[in-house]
Amino acid sequence: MDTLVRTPLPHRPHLSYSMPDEFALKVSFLAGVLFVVYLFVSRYFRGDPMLDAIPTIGFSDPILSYLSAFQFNFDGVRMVKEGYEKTRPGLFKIANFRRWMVLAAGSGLIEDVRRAPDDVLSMLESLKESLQPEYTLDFLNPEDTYSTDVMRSKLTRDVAATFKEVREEFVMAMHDLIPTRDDKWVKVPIIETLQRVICRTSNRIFVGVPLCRDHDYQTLNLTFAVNVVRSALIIRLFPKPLRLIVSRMISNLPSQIQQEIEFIRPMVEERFAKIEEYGEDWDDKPNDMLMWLMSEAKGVERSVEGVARQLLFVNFASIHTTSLTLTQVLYRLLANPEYIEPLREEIDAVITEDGWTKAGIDKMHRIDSFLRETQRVDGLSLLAVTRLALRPFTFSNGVTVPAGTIVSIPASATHTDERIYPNADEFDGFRFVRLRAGKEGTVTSKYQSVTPSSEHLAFGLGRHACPGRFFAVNEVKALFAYIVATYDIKFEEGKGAPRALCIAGLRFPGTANVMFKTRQK
Ligand code: HEM
Repeated sequence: MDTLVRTPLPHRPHLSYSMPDEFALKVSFLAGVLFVVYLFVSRYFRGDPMLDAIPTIGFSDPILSYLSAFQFNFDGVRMVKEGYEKTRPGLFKIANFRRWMVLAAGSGLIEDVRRAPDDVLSMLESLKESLQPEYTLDFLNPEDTYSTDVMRSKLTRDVAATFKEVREEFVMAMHDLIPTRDDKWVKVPIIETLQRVICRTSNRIFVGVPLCRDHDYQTLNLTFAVNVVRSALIIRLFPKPLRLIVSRMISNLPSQIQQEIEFIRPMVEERFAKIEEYGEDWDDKPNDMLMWLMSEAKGVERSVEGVARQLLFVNFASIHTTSLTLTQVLYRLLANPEYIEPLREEIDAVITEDGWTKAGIDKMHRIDSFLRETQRVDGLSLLAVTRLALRPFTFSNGVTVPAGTIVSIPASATHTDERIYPNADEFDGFRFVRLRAGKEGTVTSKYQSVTPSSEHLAFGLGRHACPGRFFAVNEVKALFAYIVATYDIKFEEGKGAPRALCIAGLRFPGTANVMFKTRQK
């Protein structure tokens, strides 16, 4: 008989993670009505002739363009593809509810976006608009981006040094959550399970043992990320002066931040005491994200409260992105089981020679290619390198967009361009193995999963390209290889890969149960 594995519910009664849904819905409905009226009036009187020359997908009319903004939320893949095919190399625009988005198709224009300085095309300002961090993440010093610097430096530098812990943790997490034995299939709700595995494994490097294994701590970090996105969606419907009060009414984010503070307080206080006593170095000094953040924190950030917020942000940026990517990779494998044997061949050969090491994972070119190909066809975002123009910006084709425009790159359409990827609509798991082999002796890093390019934008591009990608790619590849080497896996009888859900420019894998059994050699 199949056993259904459920991830246990949080067991600490004093921790509450639910959103005030009904109230939030009412408030957001009212806000929505007011906001739509405001937008209709303001956009009607504020056309921008600079943008008129850029072709529109959907309606150009200021009022009707709201229909297109609405349509983009569920028909984004097709709209982006249409614009791309009609204009490449060129620019096209799609309305969103606040602004026009101008999308740059073709490598020359993508290069313009990549090279634009932050004070002209700003990532921070576009993130501020979408995530409303002053009300959701509530950083003590919003100007200080030291956690991103830590990801770029220490987290990346130590991927090899921390590999042993990463592997130890995911082996234990998989064993705990997927208890296969006696040649029986175990049914696993895959998204929830991989979220737990990734949260626990990543936090082994973020905060160490035992906190990474604490179910409530994991739940807090998993739900915080979802709450930030949901709250930001509501908060941004309101005019600025009302946002603080609205954010306090609709979200439990402040109490979640407080819970994170309490989770890490004992560790942080103990470590600060050690710094006081021994300076920056002592025997057994922990080598984890928490320690790195504490070492870099300055001013108000150098406190339990400051570090806790940064830790929540690190989890926010890393856990869902990584676990959803791994889910997509598994779905692609299950939908194309002919890849299982060639992948096992590679994994078994590498492990025999190098064991489970970072150097071994680096030699798994088929695994790497499979991941990069999955990100090409299933990338989590339809757009990449989304920026807000703070000043008028002129592309190399002479077209200028005004301040206040969103500028972005149509990633999903670029990834399915036949001129770049022959048979682009087909999943070809070893596409990048061949490209790497074909270019032996030249720069082959171009086709590796960690390398962003104007043709592969899953991690963005340029100076803001994902700083966690070296960590994430290593983690996904190692876990994927481990799953393929350790288990037989399949979808439930009679079921195939679930349809992905594309909403508001994002792509989420559908939910499914996956069957696991210890590999029969
Ligand atoms: C497979 C997993 C991941 C994917 C697909 C992903 C994707 C991305 C993308 C597309 C961007 C935007 C880049 C841009 O706009 O130019 C980004 C930025 C970022 N990512 Fe990731 N990411 C992943 C994992 C991680 C992890 C594990 C961390 C942290 C440990 C992380 C931390 C960040 C941060 C902090 C930024 C903002 C960078 C900045 O402000 O300059 N990400 N990521």
